[in-house]
Amino acid sequence: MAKLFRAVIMGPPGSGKGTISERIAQRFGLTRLSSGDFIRENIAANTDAGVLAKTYIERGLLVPDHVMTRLLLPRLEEMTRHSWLMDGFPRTLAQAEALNSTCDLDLVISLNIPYETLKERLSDRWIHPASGRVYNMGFNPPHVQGRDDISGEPLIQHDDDKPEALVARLRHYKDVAKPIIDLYKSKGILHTFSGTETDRIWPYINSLLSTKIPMEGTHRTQRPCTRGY
Ligand SMILES: Nc1nc2c(ncn2[C@@H]2O[C@H](COP(=O)(O)OP(=O)(O)OP(=O)(O)O)[C@@H](O)[C@H]2O)c(=O)[nH]1
Ligand SMILES: Nc1ccn([C@@H]2O[C@H](COP(=O)(O)O)[C@@H](O)[C@H]2O)c(=O)n1
Repeated sequence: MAKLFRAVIMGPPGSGKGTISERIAQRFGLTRLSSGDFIRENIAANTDAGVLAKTYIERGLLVPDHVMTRLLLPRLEEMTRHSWLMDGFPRTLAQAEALNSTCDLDLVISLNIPYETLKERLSDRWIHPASGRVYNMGFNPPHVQGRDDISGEPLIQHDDDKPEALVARLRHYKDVAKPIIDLYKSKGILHTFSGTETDRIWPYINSLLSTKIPMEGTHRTQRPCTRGY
């Protein structure tokens, strides 16, 4: 069985996690796991967890750790034979510790993007709510302004993408992310990338992953994700 590879991508709001994780998934054939997409699926399916999560998201709050953990870790159990990249989880130290008790991570990508760049990107971000597909008027505009390329449905902007909301979101991210970054740094698996343009950061991420993600045929035992919570 080919060696499995599991990674997490972290960064402040608007840093390009979704954009870069899509590129990684396509380039390396990893399964992209988006905690946000998974929450949206549960909200659309009106599950208990989805209904509960929605009450927090509507207020611009992080979904509580126990709800996120209950949502995601059983999903990871289904992925024991797959290599994956997780976007959006963990977002707190408790989530990182729950993940750590369940899966061995091979690598963590941390994006370090300046505040002004985040502000500019988020002010130009448009989202198709049902799918989570993301556009940017300056970077990757939709074919038809205001419309999702696939469904043709209207695009929206999140209230918390507005500049006045970003300062608080960024401060909160820095507070909750620091212990997670310290944890992964102490484990020797953290790789930080700084810059203002995804297209300039991408070659470095691509180069790193090309050395870390095994080619088909190499073998290593891998502790599968188990119900450690
Ligand atoms: N101008 C510009 N926009 C970019 C670049 N990279 C990504 N974007 C856009 O910036 C916005 C944020 O990118 P995302 O990939 O959604 O960032 P994220 O880290 O997943 O954001 P959150 O979901 O808020 O955590 C989107 O509209 C992207 O299309 C870039 O290099 N330049
Ligand atoms: N660990 C997490 C992940 C996500 N959320 C909430 O979901 C929203 C959408 O997530 P995206 O990754 O698609 O931005 C996010 O804004 C949070 O409200 C969370 O609480 N905890």
